[in-house]
Amino acid sequence: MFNDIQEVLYTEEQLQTKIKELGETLSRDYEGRNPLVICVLKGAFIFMADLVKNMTIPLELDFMAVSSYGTATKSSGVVKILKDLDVPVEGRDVLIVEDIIDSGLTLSYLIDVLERRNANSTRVVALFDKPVRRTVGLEADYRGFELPDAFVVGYGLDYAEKYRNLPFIGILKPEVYSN
Ligand SMILES: O=P(O)(O)OC[C@H]1O[C@H](OP(=O)(O)OP(=O)(O)O)[C@H](O)[C@@H]1O
Ligand code: HPA
Ligand SMILES: [Mg+2]
Repeated sequence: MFNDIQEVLYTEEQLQTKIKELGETLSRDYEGRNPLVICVLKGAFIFMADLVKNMTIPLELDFMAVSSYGTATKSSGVVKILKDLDVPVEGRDVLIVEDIIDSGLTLSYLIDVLERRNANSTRVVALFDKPVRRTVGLEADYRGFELPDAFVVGYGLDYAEKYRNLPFIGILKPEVYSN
């Protein structure tokens, strides 16, 4: 598994330091608002767990599973909801937790769905961002790291469902997916 990584971009320690900072900022910004923190499965599962451990205010969690990449390294353009939320978002201050914003298609779809359900506010925290790949205009309200234009894996992110359990984020060797 480690042999398939071309370059480690951020170590486990660097990720944890940034997530602590994000948790402190979000705790200040959402003080007294009991936010509904939504994990976008599967990619965001590790980030979500580490982030909420660094949030020191009352909050509620829910999970939504969406997928558009499958076994490809480019978005299919079709975002499918595989599991919907358990609770209504009407009137809630919603914080969407994403691992990565790449084309932006997943998030623009999700924000649209949640706003149509009349959330009071909808904001996004994304650990990773690849701004050069964007096909829809959209920015995270809170963001960890900007990434280069390369397919990355680890810390929740997969290629064909593998590598999610790497504790760091790294560039996958192109020969792994090009043959
Ligand atoms: O900005 P985009 O181009 O839409 O890419 C970002 C989305 O793609 C990945 O999900 P994926 O569809 O691979 O599902 P997964 O989280 O189960 O891996 C990732 O976890 C984001 O949710
Ligand atoms: N790696 C894994 N999953 C992804 C990526 C990536 O670079 N971009 C969007 N989903
Ligand atoms: Mg994926």
